[in-house]
Amino acid sequence: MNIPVNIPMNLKDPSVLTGRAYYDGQWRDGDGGRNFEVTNPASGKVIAEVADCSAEQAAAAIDAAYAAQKSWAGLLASERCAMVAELGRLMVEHADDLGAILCAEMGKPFAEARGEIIYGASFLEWYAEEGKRIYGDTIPAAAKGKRIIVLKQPVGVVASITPWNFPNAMITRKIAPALAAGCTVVARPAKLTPLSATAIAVLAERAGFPAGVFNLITSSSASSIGKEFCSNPKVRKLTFTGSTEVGRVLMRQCSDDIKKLSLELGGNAPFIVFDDADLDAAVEGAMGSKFRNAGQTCVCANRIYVQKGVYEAFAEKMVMRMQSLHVGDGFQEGINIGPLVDMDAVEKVEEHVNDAVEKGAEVMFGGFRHTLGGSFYTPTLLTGVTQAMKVAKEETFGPVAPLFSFDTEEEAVQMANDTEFGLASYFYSRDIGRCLRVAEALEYGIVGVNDGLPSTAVAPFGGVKQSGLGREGSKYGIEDFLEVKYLSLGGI
Ligand SMILES: NC(=O)C1=CN([C@@H]2O[C@H](COP(=O)(O)OP(=O)(O)OC[C@H]3O[C@@H](n4cnc5c(N)ncnc54)[C@H](OP(=O)(O)O)[C@@H]3O)[C@@H](O)[C@H]2O)C=CC1
Ligand SMILES: O=C(O)[C@H](O)CS(=O)(=O)O
Repeated sequence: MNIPVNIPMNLKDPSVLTGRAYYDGQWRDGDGGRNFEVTNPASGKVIAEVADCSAEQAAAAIDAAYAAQKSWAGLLASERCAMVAELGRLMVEHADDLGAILCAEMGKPFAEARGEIIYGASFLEWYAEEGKRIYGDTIPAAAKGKRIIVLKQPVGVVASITPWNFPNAMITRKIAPALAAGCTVVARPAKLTPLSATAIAVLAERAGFPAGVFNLITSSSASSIGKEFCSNPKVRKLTFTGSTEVGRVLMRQCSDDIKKLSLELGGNAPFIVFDDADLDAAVEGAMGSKFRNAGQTCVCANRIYVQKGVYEAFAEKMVMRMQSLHVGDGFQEGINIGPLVDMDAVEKVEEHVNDAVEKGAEVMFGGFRHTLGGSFYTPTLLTGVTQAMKVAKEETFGPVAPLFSFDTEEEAVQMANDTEFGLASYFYSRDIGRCLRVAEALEYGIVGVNDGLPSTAVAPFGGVKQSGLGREGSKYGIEDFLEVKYLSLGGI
């Protein structure tokens, strides 16, 4: 491995790792030997120096992907999928080391980081099978002497841009269907979390992917690499996961040559608790959805709406459960809330809490930076929250649970839909009629019905409105990496 297989678990005096880029089957330094630093959010210590690639190097990686794509697509699906499966197997085999690397660069508590590795591998396992079932059609012709055959062929070279909050799974959720379908990939991870991506490249090389099939560009300059990805005509598809504002920039940049796009963008998930809900189940669902990754996921419950008859009971149960949230360094036993990724994240959380309190909300739990300092923030419960507060309109991306109250089902659905986002939503009820009415009325790509943790490789993850385009996971996720072509055969 180009980065040590095992990271010093205590990170107290890390030997600075070296991360390099990987394209055309070679490990590469940044242009001119330039590197950028990676720090551990818990300690603030530099843990790695990583190749800082230029746009020219991104172009070279795209050339390599383009040169390799036709032969990669020409393999049998079973041959491609065997390598996709092997990468998934290697990830599971190295889950402890990969989890440590992820915890070290992003701060996610080790157990949760290791869980992400298993989740990331599940996409490779899933598409190692789906890739063998890319079926076409025959269609009864509309004229005598003709036949119609529908083919599905890989899009070609795919560029991938991913965020820091799931630095393993957001990459595999893209490269698994792309590679299985016969595309080749150039991937750029976030500058905060390049090490997990580097480890994927190391294991991809071990899994036997030919040179140029999977390429990794590490860089501190998102925009210059992004512009190359968006403007280079050899790239036929851009797949992006991140904020809506950046997704909008990339969509504009890809419009010149009409690239195919998949956009997994921001969210503002409502979590509705009706008075007929199993309250204990609703509390467990809210805890899982809200505090996973310290609230730094695009599908976290961002607004919690509780019907008036159960509001006090729900709030009290939440306070009780939040006692079990322990903040600290993710490498320490028993820690389930790690540091936020950086100080910008802390400032945004603080802005939302202060705004809510200034407008009349009350703090029932937490509400301040943790005594550990740095980017640690105390899990927080707010009551008396209203739609006029920032937490109602913006994604907090931190461990803050704002409780809103409502009277009627119609009011809850109206408030839940009152956003430009449409990724994930949740509600708890034991009334089957209500469950069907509310599930159909919510304007979201994902609806958790009595389920706070719906994410899985077997389902089509994605949003509507300004939460994005396309789906990742499930049988639907591979379609985004295929072109549909039909043959019209005459003279028969
Ligand atoms: N729908 C989904 O599945 C997910 C959505 N998100 C959303 O992303 C946000 C948080 O993640 P965050 O990483 O901060 O999001 P950003 O959109 O800031 O960054 C996402 C990725 O895009 C890169 N990037 C930023 N600006 C540009 C640019 N101009 N051109 C090309 N690439 C660029 C970033 O690079 P760098 O970091 O190096 O600057 C990063 O790799 C939240 O809004 C969250 O909801 C996050 C995860 C999943
Ligand atoms: O980055 C994210 O927020 C992920 O999409 C969350 S999930 O896929 O793990 O639910």
